[in-house]
Amino acid sequence: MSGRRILVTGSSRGIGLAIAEALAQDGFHVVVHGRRDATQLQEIAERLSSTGGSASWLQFDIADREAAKAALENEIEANGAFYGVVANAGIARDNAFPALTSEEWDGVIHTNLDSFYNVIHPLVMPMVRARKGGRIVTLSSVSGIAGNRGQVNYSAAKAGIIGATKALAIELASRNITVNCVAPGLIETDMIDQELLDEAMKMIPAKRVGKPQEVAALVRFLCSDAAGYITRQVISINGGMV
Ligand SMILES: NC(=O)c1ccc[n+]([C@@H]2O[C@H](COP(=O)([O-])OP(=O)(O)OC[C@H]3O[C@@H](n4cnc5c(N)ncnc54)[C@H](O)[C@@H]3O)[C@@H](O)[C@H]2O)c1
Ligand SMILES: CC(C)C1=CC=C(C(=O)O)[C@@H](O)[C@H]1O
Repeated sequence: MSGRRILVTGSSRGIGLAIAEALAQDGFHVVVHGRRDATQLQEIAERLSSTGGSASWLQFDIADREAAKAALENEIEANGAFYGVVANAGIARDNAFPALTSEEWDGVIHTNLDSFYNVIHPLVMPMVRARKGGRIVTLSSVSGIAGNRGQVNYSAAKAGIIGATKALAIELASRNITVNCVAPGLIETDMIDQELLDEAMKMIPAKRVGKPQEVAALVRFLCSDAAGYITRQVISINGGMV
């Protein structure tokens, strides 16, 4: 397997899938990733490969530290260091804070914040040792920047991602590995339901939700050679919300 390999976590659907499609068009070998449906991941990788790109797939739960470490170390042993990772996978479990259960708190923190360590830590030293530079892009949210009603767990995790991204960017800057965070507002995916859409529309100056492809275009740029001097940044894409 040759060329630059980029892992896109949570690329079975939504924003992650759009990112995987865009990076494959740019000539990266994309490692498609998800938690459950191996057949679906294989189909996506085959589709990307048969439409001029190059792709393979990996399956593991990003909240499971040991599973992530084992899967990523095996992949690196077989195919070498990654050039980059887009840490996209995430979940929301919304509830007003007084009603928020410990499962809703833990689930969101483990999946959205602990996964920063679980996924990125096994990748970093092989990237450094490869001495080829690299790209790390994380996904936060307008909720991580401004906070959002009913999302105390989600806002906490997404704010944590911003701090972790900025700190890691400082550590890796001299290695030509850029580390940036993309913070979308409301994007039209399976994560969003109609009730949320109606309520949210009042807060969006652009008066529309974003498209996964619009987020993918930003990530694609951050992964390109042209973005080599952009690091430690949080870039919002939210129709003017904050
Ligand atoms: N949709 C939005 O409005 C919006 C806004 C801001 C930020 N985001 C963030 O963007 C990212 C993608 O969101 P989306 O709307 O495309 O979500 P989505 O629900 O459509 O897709 C999420 C993906 O993550 C994967 N995933 C979830 N939990 C996982 C786990 N434990 N292990 C492995 N894979 C797991 C799913 O399989 C899926 O592929 C998330 O981090 C989300 O928080 C989304
Ligand atoms: C502020 C509100 C419209 C909103 C922003 C971001 C989200 C996300 O998934 O990151 C949504 O859940 C939504 O609450």
